[in-house]
Amino acid sequence: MKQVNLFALFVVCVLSGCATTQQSVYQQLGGQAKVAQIVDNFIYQIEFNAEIFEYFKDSNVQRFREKLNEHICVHTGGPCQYTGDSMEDVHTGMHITEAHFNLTVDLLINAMNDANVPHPLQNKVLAVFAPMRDEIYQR
Ligand code: HEM
Repeated sequence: MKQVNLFALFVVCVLSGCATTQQSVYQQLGGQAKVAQIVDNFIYQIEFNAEIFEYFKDSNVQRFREKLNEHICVHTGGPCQYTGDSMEDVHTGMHITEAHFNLTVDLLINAMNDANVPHPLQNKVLAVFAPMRDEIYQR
């Protein structure tokens, strides 16, 4: 009887999605293809936002694409290595305002919406990057 109950519990757990809660955010996103899609959409959003594009106008977009892919992969638990510069080093001297930081987050949300990332999963991605704000703005 005890064995049957345990089996029933296992089945309910699997059906309710408990197995997926063990996955990294990277895996839940669907791996590198989805991260690459989000990054491409994000770059597109930046290109069409005059206020944020101002920061990027002299940047090497290929490098930004590559390093941001690595960065998102690593911080969401993916099997990558980040080979770019630290967040402090990259953003110090840009004097990014809180308003522009928040606007950039909005562009990332647009990028995830365009990539059909479900909202609960978007929140998990945002939770990964929110603690980095002190390394990025007002520097
Ligand atoms: C949590 C938020 C952010 C993350 C995770 C992030 C991450 C990154 C990464 C990984 C790079 C590439 C580093 C490298 O080339 O070695 C980068 C570059 C850059 N970021 Fe951010 N960033 C964030 C927010 C912002 C904001 C709010 C702005 C401006 C409004 C900004 C402006 C830039 C610019 C202009 C570059 C290119 C620098 C260059 O050309 O050398 N970033 N960022």
